[in-house]
Amino acid sequence: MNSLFEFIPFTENPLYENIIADLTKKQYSIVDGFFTKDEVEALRKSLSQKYEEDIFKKSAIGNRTNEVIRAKVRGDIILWIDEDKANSAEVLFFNKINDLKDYLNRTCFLGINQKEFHYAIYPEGTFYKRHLDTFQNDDRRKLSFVCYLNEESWKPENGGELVLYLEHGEETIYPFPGKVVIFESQVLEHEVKPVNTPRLSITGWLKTR
Ligand SMILES: O=C(O)CCC(=O)C(=O)O
Ligand SMILES: [Fe+2]
Repeated sequence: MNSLFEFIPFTENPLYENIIADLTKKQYSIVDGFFTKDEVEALRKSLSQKYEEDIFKKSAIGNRTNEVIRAKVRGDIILWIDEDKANSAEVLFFNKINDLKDYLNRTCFLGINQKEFHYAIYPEGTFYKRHLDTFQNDDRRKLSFVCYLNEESWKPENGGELVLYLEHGEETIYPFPGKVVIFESQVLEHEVKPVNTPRLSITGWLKTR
């Protein structure tokens, strides 16, 4: 019997191929301008609206951790995004994510069949200490995905760099708008350095069941 794949037209996507090559070689990939200026602006507006509605929550670092311990580890506030109730900006966001996910599944057989994404705001003075994204008892997380929604005027001095701890050295990444960072959740420890200006993003995970 023929494989089902043979009947689905397949066009190679150079951007996705680059991401795959990066992930294979160094377990992470950085894409400037993964989201356009307009997309970032729409998503930032959506984030601000929800922030005004006061529905963001303090992030967690596991079950039963107390507030003092939590604040020493991470200070961001988050809001999970429900794809079924996505607004127009979020629909565009998920279209791109799903396209990438389908491509990865077709070319790398990653078996990603779940995902979860949340908005994150790092208020002034907050950070996220060095960690592995699977520490929250979630070994189904395969790829971490961070997308920055900061203003166009974002400057390196604002802080909030993402530092990836690699086998040999570190990679420091500035959270410029539209940039996306993808890395292997089970392998790469990372940290968000203290911010001195509110820092906006969407973070998520592509998961296996
Ligand atoms: O915002 C970032 O650059 C990384 C966030 C992060 O590490 C996380 O939410 O687990
Ligand atoms: Fe993380």
